Amino acid sequence: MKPKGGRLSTDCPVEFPTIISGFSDEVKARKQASQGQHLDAYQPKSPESRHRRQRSSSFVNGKCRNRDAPFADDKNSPSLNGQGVGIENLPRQRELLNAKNGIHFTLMVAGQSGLGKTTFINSLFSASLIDEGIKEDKPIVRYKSVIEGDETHLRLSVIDTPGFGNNMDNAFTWRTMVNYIDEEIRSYIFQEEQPDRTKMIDDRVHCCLYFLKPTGKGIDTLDVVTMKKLATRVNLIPVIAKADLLTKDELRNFKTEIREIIRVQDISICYFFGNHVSNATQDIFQQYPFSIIASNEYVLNDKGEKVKGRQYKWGTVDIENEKYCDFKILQKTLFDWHLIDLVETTEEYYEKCRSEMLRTRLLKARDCLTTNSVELTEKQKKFLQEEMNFEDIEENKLKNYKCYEIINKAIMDKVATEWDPEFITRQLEAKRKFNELSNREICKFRDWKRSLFMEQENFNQEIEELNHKLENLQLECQDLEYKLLIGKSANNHSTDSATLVNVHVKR
Ligand SMILES: Nc1nc2c(ncn2[C@@H]2O[C@H](COP(=O)(O)OP(=O)(O)OP(=O)(O)O)[C@@H](O)[C@H]2O)c(=O)[nH]1
Repeated sequence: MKPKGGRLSTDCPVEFPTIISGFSDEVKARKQASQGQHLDAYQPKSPESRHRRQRSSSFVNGKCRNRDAPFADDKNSPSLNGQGVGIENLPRQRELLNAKNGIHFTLMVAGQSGLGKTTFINSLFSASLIDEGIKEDKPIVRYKSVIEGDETHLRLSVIDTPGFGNNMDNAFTWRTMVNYIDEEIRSYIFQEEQPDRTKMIDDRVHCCLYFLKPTGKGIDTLDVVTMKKLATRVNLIPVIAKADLLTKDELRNFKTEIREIIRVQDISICYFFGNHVSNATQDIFQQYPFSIIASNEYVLNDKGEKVKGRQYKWGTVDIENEKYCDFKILQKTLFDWHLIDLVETTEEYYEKCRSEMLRTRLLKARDCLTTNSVELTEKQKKFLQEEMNFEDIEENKLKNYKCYEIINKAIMDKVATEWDPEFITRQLEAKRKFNELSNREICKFRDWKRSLFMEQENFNQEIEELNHKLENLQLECQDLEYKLLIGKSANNHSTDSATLVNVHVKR
């Protein structure tokens, strides 16, 4: 198999991996079978592994089958012109179709910065899928490549989340990832509504590996919150990063502790698997959290063999050794056993999201008639008012599509932003700050008004006192004038009695 794609380095020091090891085993075995060797050569031995092989076969067989070979091996099956045409061939035809179309698989790696996500991805695919030297300065980066098999291809996307949890305030750091996953679903729904669907881009995330710090003691709140949010949107698988930093006992206890935290916090692992692929869930549940050691270097082990591993002062670690590292088992879980399960269960989740979103769009259209939150033309208003039945949506049949056109992606993006918890919290925070500020100003204003009143009161009192003083002075003046008049009349001996009476009346 050869990887194709801009970011895969061609000077990879090793032969391209058995990334889908079951896949390549099976290719080999099929080839041997076609050359006359027995197919049992690659049959898994235990019933459990046989089950796994069967689960992955829809992808694997399809890709490995020689298309020229007749389908029905069973002599009793109905045939036409000697070729098998019975319905028992339908599953194989489906496999061929799958093989022809290839599979698109998107894997997200999340977790706090520096836990070895990049190193793990590059060791998982034995190629420099993510350039460790030149990391893009974005919270989410998608790396795409195509892995080609003999008769099929796997379009692989890896989503890296560099620098996660590096902010001072990480309250909403998880939102970037959750937004990204939701947006890919939303974007796919709208692409499906386009007339030309040949160029659709499918970036929906099928699985998320969540890297946990190898502390040996609990999980950070940030990790718990983020895993909770991710688990309802994507098949989540927790892994303990840098497991070489823990001893055997520490690792065992840490695994138990993580399982307990995840149970108490009600975080669903591979939530979409539900019951209908219970065996697959068991596979993952028996192993999780996978403890991994990652490395892109080759070292010599005790036997002098070249293995992918890490070199320490005291010796070496082979990351593919299942005795102390779950790297290999995780690789098999993802690609050999449950690739199809991960893709199909995400498809089911997508269908639920799709129908939920269409319902939301219809309800939004109904609200627009009363709230005017979306600008509608008169024609659109008339259509919504007269032709749509919002009580029984099913009744509208194809008319619903006209409604979906009115409430388009731009409007739904706006709705998504308005529902965004970060947006809501920030809005509440802004409102709280505004209220605080206005309350403070109102208090200031009240104090100022009170002090003005008091000053006014003082002034009034002063004015009253001055008036009082003025009145007293006036009386004193009148007294003096009266005394002056009396003095004058006594001197003249010709007192005019009428004048005297008048003066008395005035007083
Ligand atoms: N001891 C040990 N070190 C590891 C392991 N995996 C990676 N490292 C080292 O950890 C360091 C950080 O690794 P990266 O792969 O860059 O970590 P990252 O999670 O991608 O970091 P960000 O991109 O910042 O999010 C490197 O020096 C790696 O060599 C491991 O399993 N064990």
